[in-house]
Amino acid sequence: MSAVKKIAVLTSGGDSQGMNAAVRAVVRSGLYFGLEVFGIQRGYHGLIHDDIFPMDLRSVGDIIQRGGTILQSARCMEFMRAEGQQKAAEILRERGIDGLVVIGGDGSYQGANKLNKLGIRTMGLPGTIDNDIPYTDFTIGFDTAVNVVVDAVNKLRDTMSSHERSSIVEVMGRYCGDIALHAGLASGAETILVPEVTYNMQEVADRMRNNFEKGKRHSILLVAEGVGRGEDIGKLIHELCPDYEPRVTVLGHIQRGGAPTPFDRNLASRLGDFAVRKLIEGESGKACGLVKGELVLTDFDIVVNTKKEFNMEMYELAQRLSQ
Ligand SMILES: Nc1ncnc2c1ncn2[C@@H]1O[C@H](COP(=O)(O)OP(=O)(O)O)[C@@H](O)[C@H]1O
Ligand SMILES: O=P(O)(O)OC[C@H]1O[C@](O)(COP(=O)(O)O)[C@@H](O)[C@@H]1O
Ligand SMILES: [Mg+2]
Repeated sequence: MSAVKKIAVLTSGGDSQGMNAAVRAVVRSGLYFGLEVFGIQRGYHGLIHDDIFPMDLRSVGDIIQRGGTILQSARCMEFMRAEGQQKAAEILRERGIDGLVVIGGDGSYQGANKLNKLGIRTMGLPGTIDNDIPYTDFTIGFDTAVNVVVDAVNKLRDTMSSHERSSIVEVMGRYCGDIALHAGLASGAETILVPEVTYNMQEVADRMRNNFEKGKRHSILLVAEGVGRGEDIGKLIHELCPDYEPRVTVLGHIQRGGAPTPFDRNLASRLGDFAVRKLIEGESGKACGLVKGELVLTDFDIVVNTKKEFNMEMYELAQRLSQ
């Protein structure tokens, strides 16, 4: 006997590659297990404005390979307030929707937790490129974003080497340094600046310049946006070493686009199906994650009050290997 009969799915916050694969998994698994499944357009904004429609098997065809989200996404200020959250819960009740899957990042989880406390059975899937959600090793979209960064750094290396220049590459991640860390190790960046690790600007500048004295033909510095703007870091380095002028590239929203990698598609598919099965079993108020290869559920209350641990071992390895 299923604890839910009608479920809905929405995507919220910054979109991420693989959100479509997650929507597909929720819809197809829900229908497979005999539930009615609804899509909510534009995240919490669409929920508050009753922009809700039934989804069938074909409505999620041809999307597993696409970036973005067919449900579209939004950052909704109205939902930040208690009245907005109550309105959302009432709309779901009026429609007889007894289960909700929220695909989004840490902010979306805060909202999902509030809906859950208003009596709506809610599950969260980690959809964000930032990888800033604890109790899952990876978020949906992170792997694709890292691939985008590595591809860009490969291209920058070509031209930087020809001119014996150095490059500063600013990447996303909000307050989390994971995109910079993983892309930095994978692309052999000489310096990685992340908000989780303090640094001395003079040492950074010396390290960048010394790379050329050591015989390198280029030098790459990856800076997570949580540290500051690449442009400002570039100016500071130039002030400290006037004979030296790095070029700055801001990758921006390119990191959120493109076809999701197989890793992100499979992560999204597994988590989407898991969320549906757990709703059917009567679970609620939980975030779905993948930890050491195992699917896990963790209370929203714990997830939203925990900061994701930074992988210092990996950071030190990147430093050792980029000498
Ligand atoms: N503390 C909160 N309480 C209720 N809803 C929230 C809260 N924080 C964020 N939200 C909702 O979730 C949406 C997405 O959050 P945001 O932080 O922008 O993106 P993400 O979920 O990707 O981290 C917000 O626009 C808002 O509607
Ligand atoms: O798309 P916007 O509104 O410009 O926001 C940019 C922010 O969104 C992100 O790309 C994704 O963040 P969220 O998943 O928390 O929404 C961040 O890395 C970045 O800081
Ligand atoms: Mg976020």
